Amino acid sequence: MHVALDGVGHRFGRSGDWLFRSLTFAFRPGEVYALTGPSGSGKSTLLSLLAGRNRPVEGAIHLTGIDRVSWVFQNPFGSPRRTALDHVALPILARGESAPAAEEQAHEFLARFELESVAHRPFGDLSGGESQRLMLARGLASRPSLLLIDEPTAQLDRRTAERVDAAIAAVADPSTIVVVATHDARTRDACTGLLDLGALGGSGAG
Ligand SMILES: Nc1ncnc2c1ncn2[C@@H]1O[C@H](COP(=O)(O)OP(=O)(O)OP(=O)(O)O)[C@@H](O)[C@H]1O
Repeated sequence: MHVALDGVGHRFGRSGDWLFRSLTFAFRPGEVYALTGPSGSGKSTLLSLLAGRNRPVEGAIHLTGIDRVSWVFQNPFGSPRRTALDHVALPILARGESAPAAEEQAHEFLARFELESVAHRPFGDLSGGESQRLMLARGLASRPSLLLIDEPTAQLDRRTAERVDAAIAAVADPSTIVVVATHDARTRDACTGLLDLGALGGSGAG
């Protein structure tokens, strides 16, 4: 299973500026890649291309063995009265697991993100950092082969962001390719791989 960028270039409109060109890179499972670059360099656009929402203007994106893509948005969202446990158990139920199995696995995901103590708390009562960590747990609970995370610490204060950065390491999974778009140097440092759109001409193989 892998995701490869092969000479990828993108711009909006026929006369728009190129956001990036000749981007060649290989993403592998088990790694957590930081996707960095200045504001406007095309991080969110590249996530959309990886998710298949748009096609690149130049080059190709090869998704080999990718059967499920999950996306964690910048702003946590959920059902205010449903518990943290419900939010993680639902995607597991949707995969066809029984209710007891879904609950057991959901507890494991919550523990992985240090959320066991709030398992039965409604989503609406969680702190910003807890909500964002819950989004990471939920993103992983659907067992995606490709997990795309957009600016997970953008809305958080420094201290809360540090706990989310610590959780980034917990997202690593042998059967998942994880890509995290981020401005934040600490989030970048929590990742195991790097694709920097700010570097001239993109980057090499990962
Ligand atoms: N659908 C679109 N049509 C036209 N231009 C777009 C579209 N989507 C994004 N852009 C432009 O493409 C550029 C890159 O946007 P993108 O959101 O990918 O950058 P980014 O690196 O994620 O930025 P930030 O760090 O500020 O979130 C921006 O100038 C943006 O305005």
